[in-house]
Amino acid sequence: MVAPPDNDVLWARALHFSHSGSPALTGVSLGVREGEILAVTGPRGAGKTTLLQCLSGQLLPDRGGEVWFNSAPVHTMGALVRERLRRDRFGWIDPEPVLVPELNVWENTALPLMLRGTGRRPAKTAAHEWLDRLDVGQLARKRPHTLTMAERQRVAIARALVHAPDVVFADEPTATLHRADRAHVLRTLTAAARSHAITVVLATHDSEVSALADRTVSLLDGRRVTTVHLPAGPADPNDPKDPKETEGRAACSVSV
Ligand SMILES: Nc1ncnc2c1ncn2[C@@H]1O[C@H](COP(=O)(O)OP(=O)(O)OP(=O)(O)O)[C@@H](O)[C@H]1O
Repeated sequence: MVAPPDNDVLWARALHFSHSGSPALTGVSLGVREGEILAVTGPRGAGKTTLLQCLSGQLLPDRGGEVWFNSAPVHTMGALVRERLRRDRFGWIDPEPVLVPELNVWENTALPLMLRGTGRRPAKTAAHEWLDRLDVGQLARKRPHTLTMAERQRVAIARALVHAPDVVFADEPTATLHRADRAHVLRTLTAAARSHAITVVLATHDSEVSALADRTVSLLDGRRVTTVHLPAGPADPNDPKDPKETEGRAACSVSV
């Protein structure tokens, strides 16, 4: 086992993973530098979510693949140690915000702090600070079901950042939002991460989203590829806006 370069906060080598025998990652290696915003792009089913799950220690890679976080081998850690690592050092943002319906907005936001033993008062103060930064401070006492999807996603982002994690994994964080909300939410996330030197690994198949990143890694069929952009244009003349078709074209890539 060779330790990763010092300036990579995350480093992965030869990641393979199959879901019930069906391959999702087939030999992906990459490094993530401290403080960078790295976009992981690719069409549906390319392996983006599986890659984020392996990098964050939710899944263990098959066939001897390695994941290192700050020079610690995540792939050899037991389940409890990985759980603690995720709780204390990582944040996670899902495509659809998953909030606890019985808790109000600030309690939802403060959860990562309270889970690791921070007192209610300091946890509440930190939650309020992050909610203000994400422009949803006025909603602190509301229940999740009274919020719009965009508001809920801001709360989920505040929750992912509240404990000042080293790395935030964002899996299609704007997938369920309208275009205007998408840009705003994303700019807020990237600005907040940059101002606090938090590394972000952002899975997306939206080129506008990846434009906000420092660097992009593209996946196709579970492998890293170099993307070749083909001229836009629908193949199906009856459906010029077919999103699947647009996505398919954007995905035409050359394997490296
Ligand atoms: N829990 C699962 N069980 C079985 N197959 C799965 C599971 N999760 C993912 N897969 C399969 O693994 C492959 C990679 O999926 P993954 O979700 O990692 O890709 P993705 O790029 O994130 O796709 P999307 O943009 O649709 O989220 C796909 O073929 C998918 O169908």
